[in-house]
Amino acid sequence: MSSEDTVAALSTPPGEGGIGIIRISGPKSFEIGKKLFFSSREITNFKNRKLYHGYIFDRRNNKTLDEVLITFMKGPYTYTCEDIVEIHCHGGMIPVREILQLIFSLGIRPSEPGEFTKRAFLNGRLDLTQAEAVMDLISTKTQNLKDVAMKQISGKLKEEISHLRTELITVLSNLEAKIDFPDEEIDVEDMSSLKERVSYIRKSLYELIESFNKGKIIREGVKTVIVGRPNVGKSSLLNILLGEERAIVTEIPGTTRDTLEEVINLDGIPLRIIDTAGIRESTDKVEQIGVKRTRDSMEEADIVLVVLDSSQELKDEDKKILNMARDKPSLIVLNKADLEKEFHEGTVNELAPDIRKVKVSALKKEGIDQLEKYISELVFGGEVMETDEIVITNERHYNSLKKTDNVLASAENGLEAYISEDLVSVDIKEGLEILGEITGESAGEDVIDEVFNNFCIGK
Ligand SMILES: Nc1nc2c(c(=O)[nH]1)N(C=O)[C@@H](CNc1ccc(C(=O)N[C@@H](CCC(=O)O)C(=O)O)cc1)CN2
Ligand SMILES: Nc1nc2c(ncn2[C@@H]2O[C@H](COP(=O)(O)OP(=O)(O)OP(=O)(O)O)[C@@H](O)[C@H]2O)c(=O)[nH]1
Ligand SMILES: [K+]
Repeated sequence: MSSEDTVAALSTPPGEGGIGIIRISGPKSFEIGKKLFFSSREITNFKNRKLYHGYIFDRRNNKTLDEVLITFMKGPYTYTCEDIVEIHCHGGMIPVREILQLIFSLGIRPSEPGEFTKRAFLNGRLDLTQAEAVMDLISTKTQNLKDVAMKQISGKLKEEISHLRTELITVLSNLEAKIDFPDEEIDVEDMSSLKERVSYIRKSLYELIESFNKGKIIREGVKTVIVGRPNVGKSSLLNILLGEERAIVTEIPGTTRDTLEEVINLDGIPLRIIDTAGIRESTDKVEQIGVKRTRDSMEEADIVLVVLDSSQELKDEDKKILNMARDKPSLIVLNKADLEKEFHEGTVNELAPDIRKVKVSALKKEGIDQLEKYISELVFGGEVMETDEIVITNERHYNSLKKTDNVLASAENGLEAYISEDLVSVDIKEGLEILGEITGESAGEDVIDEVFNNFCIGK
């Protein structure tokens, strides 16, 4: 791909829509735009970013293709940093296709997926973290990931990485001064103060790395299983959690194609509910199998909702399930709270003293808000998202941060042990390099392609 050429694509979703926006970016875009467009009034000079009304006209067969609005945006102050023309046409398959074909007939090529944003990156307007956030912003189905993406687009993560790199460069230049002028009286920091600096950098790295626990949940969701012996109300509870008022999220990246998995959006957290509906055998003989299956599904889970029927005595099977849940982040859902209680809460407290209990009635839809609040707290440990907090949600960033921390651990040891400046500076340089892969400053073509290949056409 070269930015010498001019590209075009539909930037709105294909199909039937109020309007469709075709973007043309590159040096020939203005020339092409002017060739296609016929204004409804006399225009001597198109003003920058003004929206003009008129028609797209195909000179090859003297046909008016569509009535449109058009705008000319002069680079470098545009999305791609290049000259851009946007044609706002009618959003139907045929008008869009006709106009695009006309554009392509004039020597413009279709843009690759993500190419507009890739051009913005190559021209230095966005770094990789910002470009990746644009992708998240478009593709996410949950509020939390969208909020993180907006922060990232604004450059929060980019700035943090750049800050850490600056710190590393300070350490490196001190080491290099020591290497270059070993015998001279120069003003360089001693090894222990450099070690302090590296420790400080690692502290910041640690926070970023830790934030991925949350970030992974924000992106991929939490595997949740609802367990309990037959008839306690698992299906009823699932149905309520799936309630129509909540958007059902599908196609979360990384979601295994498990047909029994449903994803619901709970306060911006995707809960991937693994339905244990399979554990529905009810004869005595298969109770054993039921317990085993429950154990298996629990193993996969990030969190467990144990449902008990509080209108009945606690049964052996309940106790077994409770026992298994002790090793997992869990909640105990005391269902059927609308019925007369036959149930010994004290026993539950003894069996599972550390697990929070919540009384609900799946039938009467009572206690569900409380349950949802507890689920959020269980998932995020009661933390709320701070507005200025940086959350790493991207596995690529996470892996690079971990690698950086590894080499800096080695640098820190080296500084501690007063080993040669040379060896330490090799680590520091490597750290700089890896951090640069996150922002793209030192990312190879393969990394860059990998990032943009996931984009959609027209972005
Ligand atoms: N019609 C339309 N709507 C759109 C976009 C677009 O390209 N076209 N966007 C894109 O997909 C998004 C908006 N993002 C944009 C980001 C930067 C610039 C831009 O021109 N930036 C320049 C100048 C900023 C300024 O005026 O100060 C720059 O950063 O240099 C434009 C759009 C969403 N809406
Ligand atoms: N009174 C009352 N009945 C409930 C409540 N929740 C569920 N039930 C009833 O309990 C019965 C079993 O509910 P389900 O949701 O099918 O229970 P389950 O745990 O999925 O059952 P299995 O599929 O057999 O494992 C149904 O008749 C429900 O209507 C509740 O909160 N109160
Ligand atoms: K059921």
